[in-house]
Amino acid sequence: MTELLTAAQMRAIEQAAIASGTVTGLALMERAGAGVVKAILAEWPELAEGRQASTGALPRTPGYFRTENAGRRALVLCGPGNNGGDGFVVARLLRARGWEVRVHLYGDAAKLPPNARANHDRWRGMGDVSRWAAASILGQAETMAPDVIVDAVFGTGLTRPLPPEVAAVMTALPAGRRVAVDAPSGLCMDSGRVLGAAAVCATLTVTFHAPKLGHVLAEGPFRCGVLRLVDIGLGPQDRADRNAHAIVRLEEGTGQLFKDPHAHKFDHGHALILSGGPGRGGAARLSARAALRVGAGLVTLGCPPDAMAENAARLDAIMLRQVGGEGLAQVLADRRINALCLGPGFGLGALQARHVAEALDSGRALVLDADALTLLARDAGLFAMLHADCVLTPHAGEFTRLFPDITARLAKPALGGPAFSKVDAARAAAARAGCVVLFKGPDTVIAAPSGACRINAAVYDRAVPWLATAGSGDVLAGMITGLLARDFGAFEAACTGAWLHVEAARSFGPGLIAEDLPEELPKVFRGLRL
Ligand SMILES: NC(=O)C1=CN([C@@H]2O[C@H](COP(=O)(O)OP(=O)(O)OC[C@H]3O[C@@H](n4cnc5c(N)ncnc54)[C@H](O)[C@@H]3O)[C@@H](O)[C@H]2O)[C@@H](O)CC1
Ligand SMILES: [K+]
Repeated sequence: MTELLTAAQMRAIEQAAIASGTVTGLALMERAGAGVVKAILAEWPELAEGRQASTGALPRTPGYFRTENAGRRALVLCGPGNNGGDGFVVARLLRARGWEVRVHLYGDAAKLPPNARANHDRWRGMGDVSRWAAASILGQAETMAPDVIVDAVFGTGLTRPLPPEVAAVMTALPAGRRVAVDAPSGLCMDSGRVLGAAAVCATLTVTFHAPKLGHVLAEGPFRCGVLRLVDIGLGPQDRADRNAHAIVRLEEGTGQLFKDPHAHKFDHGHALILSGGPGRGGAARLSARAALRVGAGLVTLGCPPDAMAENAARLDAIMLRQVGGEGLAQVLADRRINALCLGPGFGLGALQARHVAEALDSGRALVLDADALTLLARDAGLFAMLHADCVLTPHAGEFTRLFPDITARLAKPALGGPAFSKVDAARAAAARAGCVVLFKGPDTVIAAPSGACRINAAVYDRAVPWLATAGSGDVLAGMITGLLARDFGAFEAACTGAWLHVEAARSFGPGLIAEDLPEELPKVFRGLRL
């Protein structure tokens, strides 16, 4: 499972590898720069065309290779840290391929960290380094018409907004192939948020060893363009000494979806989905259908007496029970009902609040979505009843209602790194609620009170914009409820449900409506060879 690293974790891994003597910082930088060049040529194979120049001491006459090569040109923008060091490696390796390369440095060469300085000096044996001047860089970007512009200004070490003279360049780069080394400069790699107001919009971002949180959260995917990962030989980590809950993973895979071929339907649990009144049952029916398709043995829809006829006409495999003013006690007397879902199309009245209280009081595994989240936000007493087997599934608006102070921290302009992130927000919410919180979005974050955290990233190749459709959240709530009925723990149910939800959408493709999602699950399961 892919681990997502913070900038500090990446630094620690690098330092541990160097301290162990298995690799030098200079070797890592060389591999990083070489990886960037390889990724550029893989992304745009047409750039590989042209005559190869020999390596070694090359004349420093600008434009020397202009007539020698296929006319490939790169503008490399380097910064004051090791990201800039990677940039000097890229410049050298492109030049060695016969490219014309122009390099600009933001900062003072004498103050570069040692490895970056060493690569600066090696590059100086091949070409010039111009001092940073916004007008001349932008002018050169126009007149030179580079095939590639390399952003090696700031990487994981960015701690504050881009200086104005850097922002002036990075936000005005011409369209074309803009390659970010490790990170688009201006982006906080712990949060995916832009520090201040300016960051590069790259077409290709090449990162090293493992993706960072900022590559998948918030604005990260939109700023990175295509994301490529380069192995720089740091190897698998020994994480024994690290707090497992500090690690954020990308959600991927099947969890415990397999079913025992000898099992009975009652072995797969019984989910109860509560519905709203007449004419409002569609949302709960979607949830119920998803719970059944994801493999709950039995699913019952509970609805008010006046909605019985409507639901009876619409349901077959899903059972129907009347749940009215008499409360939930009678239904829950059936101990086989082991997972509940309240919220989709539910209603916001006193009776619904009472049903939420009864459901919480029953101690059953529980998904609270939509209207149930609004009821929780209105009533501190209800909120206080949340327990470890609950899953809250708020979208951004519901999250704000439930945790206004946490949203306020997230909404505050990010001026310093590491900026408060959606991961921080979901973790804080889960700790306060004492249950699992699934904070929706293209970067869905699932957090448990323990600090355990995963991101279900529907970005890059996994983007599913057509999932933003009415009723899709009701289906997600139902999938999670069905998995709870199948005895998944709350955290695993939320993670696996979120993953399947995106997989179903990807499998169906454009044109998807919420009804299609549960019906697509069998195909997803077949693909998983369940
Ligand atoms: N960690 C690793 O294992 C590796 C890191 N490498 C590269 O090293 C980079 C990290 O290097 P650094 O930690 O030196 O960080 P950066 O090169 O990203 O930037 C750090 C420098 O910029 C300054 N700075 C930060 N924000 C600033 C701002 N807004 N305005 C002006 N100055 C600012 C800092 O004081 C520091 O001097 C990575 O992104 C990657 O490109 C690679 O060489 C490969 C290996
Ligand atoms: K960069």
